[in-house]
Amino acid sequence: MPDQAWQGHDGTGAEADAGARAGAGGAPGADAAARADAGARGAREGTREVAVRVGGLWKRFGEQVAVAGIDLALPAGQFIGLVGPNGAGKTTTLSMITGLLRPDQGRVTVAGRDVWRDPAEVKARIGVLPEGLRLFERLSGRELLAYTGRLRGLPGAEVDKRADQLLDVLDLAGSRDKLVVDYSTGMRKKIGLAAALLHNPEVLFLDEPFEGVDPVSAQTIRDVLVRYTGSGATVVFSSHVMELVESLCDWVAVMAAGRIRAQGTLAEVRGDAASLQSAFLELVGAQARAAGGSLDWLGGGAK
Ligand SMILES: Nc1ncnc2c1ncn2[C@@H]1O[C@H](COP(=O)(O)OP(=O)(O)OP(=O)(O)O)[C@@H](O)[C@H]1O
Repeated sequence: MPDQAWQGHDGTGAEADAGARAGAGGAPGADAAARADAGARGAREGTREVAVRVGGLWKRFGEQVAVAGIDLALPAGQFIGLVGPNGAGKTTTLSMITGLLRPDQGRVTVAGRDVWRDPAEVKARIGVLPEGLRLFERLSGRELLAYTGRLRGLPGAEVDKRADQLLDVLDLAGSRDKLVVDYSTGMRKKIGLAAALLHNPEVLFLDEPFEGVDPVSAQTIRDVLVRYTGSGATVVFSSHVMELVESLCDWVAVMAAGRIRAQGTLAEVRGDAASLQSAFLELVGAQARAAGGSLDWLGGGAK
């Protein structure tokens, strides 16, 4: 494996804080509320560095409230999962945190800097793999990284070195000269990840990074991210795949209907539940729908 000494930093810039609070809003049930309280207590007791702080964040699209006044305090140097059902507000939240979508109300700081007052400073310190990633399709993978590196102000020789290492580690070296338009879904995620990592950000935001990615590529991405957080960096990613979040994350925030239902370490959010999946279902108030009654026409070959 090539030398990747550049891919480490000390996570400086994160503000000191007493850690994450339990989520605002909603009444997720007694057990879930107790879990949320436990999370808040645990967080207050320890002193943690906060990589991302969100206060009173709102976003409406017409009548639709996408994000309803959320508070988050995401600890630095951790693998953080933002989980929630479809339409929970995860993408909207990540877009506001990364400076892609202006909030109606509220404040976001990343690495101690205000995202909306100091956007250039924040953008220099973060990497983003957004949903529906748009890439320069007529560049090759290698050219895309060279261009990204120049935009980030990195010296050419350093860009070349990092790009070659990233292409190698992400198993894209054989496709380096292929146009991005001809990349598969998984390859697009990986080249997007490479572009997001190229400038060695303090905090990396990934919206559904494993969606459409085969198990081998998923493992490759995981290895790169685990190595990256191991050096003190922070990863925040959204997902609805609980098993994945459970196996990867140190810290979890559960979102539903625009509100944070719980946040804390994986153990705090899971509580006594058998798995994160069960805790999640309880927190978001989902009921397993009985298959009787409706859909009684489905199956059995009858017309
Ligand atoms: N540009 C937009 N215009 C109107 N409504 C929007 C827009 N973007 C998001 N919404 C609405 O806001 C709510 C939250 O959407 P968001 O995409 O943030 O959810 P999500 O948790 O990322 O969902 P998923 O897991 O399905 O990607 C949804 O009801 C969605 O329809």
